[in-house]
Amino acid sequence: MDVTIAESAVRGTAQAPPSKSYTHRAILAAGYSEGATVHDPLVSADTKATMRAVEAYGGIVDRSDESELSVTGFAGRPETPDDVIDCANSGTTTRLVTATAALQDDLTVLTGDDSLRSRPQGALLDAIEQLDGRAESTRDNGQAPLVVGGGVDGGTVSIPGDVSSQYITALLMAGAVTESGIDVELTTGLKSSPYVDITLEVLEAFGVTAEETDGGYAVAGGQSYDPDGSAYHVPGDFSSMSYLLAAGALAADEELVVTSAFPSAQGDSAIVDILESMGATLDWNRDDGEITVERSALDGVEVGVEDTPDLLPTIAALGAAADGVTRITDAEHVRYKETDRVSAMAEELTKMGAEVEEREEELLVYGEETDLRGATVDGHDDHRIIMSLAVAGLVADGETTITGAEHVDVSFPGFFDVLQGLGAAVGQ
Ligand SMILES: O=C(O)C1=C[C@@H](OP(=O)(O)O)[C@@H](O)[C@H](O)C1
Ligand SMILES: C=C(OP(=O)(O)O)C(=O)O
Repeated sequence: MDVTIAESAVRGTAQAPPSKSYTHRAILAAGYSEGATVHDPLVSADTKATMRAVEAYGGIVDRSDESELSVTGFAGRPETPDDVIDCANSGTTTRLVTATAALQDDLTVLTGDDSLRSRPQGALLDAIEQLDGRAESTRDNGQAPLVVGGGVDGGTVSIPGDVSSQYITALLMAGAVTESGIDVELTTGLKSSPYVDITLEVLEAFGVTAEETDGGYAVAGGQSYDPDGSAYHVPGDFSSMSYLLAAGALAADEELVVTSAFPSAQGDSAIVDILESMGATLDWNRDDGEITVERSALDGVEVGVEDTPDLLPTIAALGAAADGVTRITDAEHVRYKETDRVSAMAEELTKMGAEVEEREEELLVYGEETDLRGATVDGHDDHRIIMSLAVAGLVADGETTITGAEHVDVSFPGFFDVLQGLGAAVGQ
């Protein structure tokens, strides 16, 4: 599906969608439990993949009320799936469920779409083998399809932390229901570490204890998932908010207010500081969960995305509309996402007239050399690329056409309706 965006102003109030990361974890944690209700979940293409996985292991996810998923769990003992598990486009599902599969004596086959089958899983497979499980890539290239099983009952693993923090999350979530628990020793520094903080927060809410250690993380075995009060509430998603806030900072003709913005462990709430350091007029009322932003003249910024890889496309789009240089550093792991987002943003912003320089670990956007103009751009079948290009389209001269725009359903179903509701000239 192509979507067009013409240069236009935005204003008004938009509610942030629920957090994808918290929803994945809450659904799987509910699966590991006897049962739990997940309130305000994100129901999107990616989180549906996690629901399918919980059902494949013998859980039931009642979706009749999308504001409240009632999950009957498999109580720490996953059944043998009847079929392969289709993780679609979701890296989180693939990684987290790979560790669930390792608990089973029998084998699970996990696969997904073209993008998913090109993403790195090797270090997680290796970790499962260190735990005497069976974990193979059918093509022997460290990528899905994966075949995983072997009845892992705990132990110690060494694993790099610079490819994906989701490996750590996966091992901690599964480790709690093993016999002896799992000690994770990191062989490199950890990238995307706030996502492990999210995991620890959700585990705690489900009555599971895991902790950071000197060299990594550890979870004791023999624990039961048991949510406090049998219900879990998902907070708003700051990665999704980043597009709305960026739209406001670039194109609001009156205030733009984003609601459901309560503080949580999400590293991507850094978008607030990043916008402020670019010169945006912004106010975050943490008690009311409201962020108000006004159109502001933005300056370039230097920002490391070690902890916040999903913000790179948003920052790049902001940089293209700002004055001066925007330098996004520590970005190597951003190349392992749904697409290589460093390259994808460089390629597509260039089509819109931006001066961009791609380095191995960095993306530089020369705002002062840039005159954004509408163009036909490729969304790379990647939700974050699509939403960031839409934001750039609001301030580009003329009309921007984004191809494959339906993929926003991975994390922000209805994104273009929300943008249109704020006054943007969107053609769907
Ligand atoms: O655990 C999670 O929910 C996520 C972790 C991050 O991935 P990496 O840890 O692979 O960087 C992030 O990019 C992804 O969107 C969601
Ligand atoms: C990288 C992302 O998610 P995942 O790893 O779950 O595919 C994302 O949402 O940007």
